[in-house]
Amino acid sequence: MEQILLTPFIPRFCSTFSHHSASKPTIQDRILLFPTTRTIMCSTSVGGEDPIAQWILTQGKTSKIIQISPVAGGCINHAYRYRTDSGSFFVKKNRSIGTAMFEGEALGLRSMHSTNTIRVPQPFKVGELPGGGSYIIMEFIEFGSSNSRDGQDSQSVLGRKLGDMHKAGKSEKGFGFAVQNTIGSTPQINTWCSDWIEFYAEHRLGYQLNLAMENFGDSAIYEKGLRLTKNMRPLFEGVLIEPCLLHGDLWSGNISCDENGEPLILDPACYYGHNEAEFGMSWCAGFGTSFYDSYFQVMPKQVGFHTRIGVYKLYHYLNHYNLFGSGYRSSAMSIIDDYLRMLHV
Ligand SMILES: Nc1ncnc2c1ncn2[C@@H]1O[C@H](COP(=O)(O)OP(=O)(O)OP(=O)(O)O)[C@@H](O)[C@H]1O
Repeated sequence: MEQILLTPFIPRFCSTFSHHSASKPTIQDRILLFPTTRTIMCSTSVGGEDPIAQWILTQGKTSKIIQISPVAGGCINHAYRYRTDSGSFFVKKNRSIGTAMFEGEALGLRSMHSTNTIRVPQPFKVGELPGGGSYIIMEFIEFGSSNSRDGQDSQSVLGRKLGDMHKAGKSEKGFGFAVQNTIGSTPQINTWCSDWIEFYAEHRLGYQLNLAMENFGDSAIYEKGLRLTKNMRPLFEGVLIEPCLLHGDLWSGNISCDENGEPLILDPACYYGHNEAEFGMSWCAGFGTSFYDSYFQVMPKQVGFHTRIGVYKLYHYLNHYNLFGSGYRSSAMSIIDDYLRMLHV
């Protein structure tokens, strides 16, 4: 019979443990708890209905879950570390939405992973939670410090590896992605399109402008923004635009280092797009000169890069406006106004 280790401080939602079967060990029997003030328990229920524990203990090639503890940092989902007798798994759960969001994340992670360039967590499983909601199980990565990389400039390594990913991640279907996903919690439409400017105008800026109209009745930003989308083609003249795999939400909260100091990117909103669109969140990323120098050695800088960057930031400013409110409106509006003046429209 499997031994169950319980300390006197059993969290109330773990009371099902005292009813375990004396004969055949259940999934719960194989979860050992070491409660600390930081340890919490997942929603295991009698009868082995916790699909996360079930997957870990069957497909995950482990025999015991030792501890489940929350991981701080995200806003949208609840994140956990599942420690087992053969390593850890990283799990995110969302009680209120179906599997589509995590399926989008998993496909993004898988696509980036398959470029064999920059490190990303490997996704293992997406599924539904009993009682509603969804979860994703992925590789747990122990974070480290960029100093552990033998003095090499971590920004420079990040820039090169990101460039490598953009170069390797090609699309035969044009601009878009195989599934719709989310940017923050806003839907991101990825319907394939052969023309980048059309794609970006409709599915990125246009979508956010419509939302601003719906959310705030903001006809000023809506009308001026649409004027920009209809007239922005000159900004791209003479530029070679090939679809390449983008992380899609590259800011400092989604960039880290593993134990060896290797750069790591997380929590993507992937699609195939113009590589320069990757820098739309650069106002929150802290990329320095060595980052850009290395990146441009792999993906050469094209004429007008600095003139176009505002168009790419605009998408994310509009998304922040839609998600977090009026604090971001003036940044979005001033980008639009600057372009309308520059383009004389
Ligand atoms: N594979 C992983 N291994 C270990 N820790 C991770 C892993 N992925 C993410 N983390 C950590 O968990 C935290 C939460 O994850 P994440 O940011 O993906 O959550 P989220 O709620 O989906 O995100 P957000 O609200 O930022 O969109 C991150 O800040 C990071 O510190």
